[in-house]
Amino acid sequence: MLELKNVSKTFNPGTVNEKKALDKLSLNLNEGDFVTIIGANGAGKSTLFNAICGTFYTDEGQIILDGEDITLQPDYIRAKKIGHLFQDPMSGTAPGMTIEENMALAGSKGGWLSHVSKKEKELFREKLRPLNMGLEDRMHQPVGLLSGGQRQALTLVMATINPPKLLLLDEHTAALDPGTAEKVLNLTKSIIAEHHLTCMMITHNMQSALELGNRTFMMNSGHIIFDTANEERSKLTVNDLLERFKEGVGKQLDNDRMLLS
Ligand SMILES: Nc1ncnc2c1ncn2[C@@H]1O[C@H](COP(=O)(O)OP(=O)(O)OP(=O)(O)O)[C@@H](O)[C@H]1O
Repeated sequence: MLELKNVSKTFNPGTVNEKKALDKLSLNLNEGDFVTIIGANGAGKSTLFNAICGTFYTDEGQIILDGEDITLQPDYIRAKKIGHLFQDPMSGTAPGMTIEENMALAGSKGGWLSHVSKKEKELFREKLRPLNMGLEDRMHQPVGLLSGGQRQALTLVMATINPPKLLLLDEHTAALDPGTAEKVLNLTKSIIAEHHLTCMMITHNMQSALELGNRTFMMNSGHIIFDTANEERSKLTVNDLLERFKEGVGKQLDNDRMLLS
């Protein structure tokens, strides 16, 4: 479903702030893979997602999504095929627009917002009902009035109204309180399972990295240094992951949030 071949990205080349964030990174995802991604601070995890979404063009390499070379495609074209959620619950929705308008925007295939049909309105309500947050009864309220957890749940529903070929989750529950984070994570799991989505999720929680999905990537210095799946992965513990990092990199993992969680 997704293939990256020798993808590299250097920020601020030729300056004192030069930073090689992706270094000839290659990966291959099968359709329906749900990959969790862990790694050191500054390993290039968010940069990998930004490269796939087209936030910037990569310096070299190729990105192929569902058989189509998207390496030079602009981000707004890729956005129709790739859902991207961030840590900040405020970033995925427009606060001044109502829930219905936000959903219409997410669900629109180039049509006009003013033409939200009765059928679409009912569909939006149906999508919100399973959240058990009462959002289906607040369709005409501005999204800015919702809590962070409600907004992140709405963002997730919006990102999957038209199921994307690829869903990228960049620590999307990290800014929520533990109870809300669990709710949004459960919602994530059920949406992924319902639509058989191919998904990559960055997390700082190593235990959930091993429990969620079917595959885990460990990143360091712009590379994937460990790729484990299925039976092999099911036998791993958090300590095995730490050991693996030390073996591969020659030093302890230095991600404070990861080690504290
Ligand atoms: N737009 C940018 N301009 C300059 N440098 C950047 C930019 N984005 C990322 N970097 C640098 O590239 C490196 C990789 O950053 P990235 O955010 O991808 O790491 P990460 O693995 O997501 O880290 P963390 O777990 O700390 O969020 C870091 O050194 C970062 O400072």
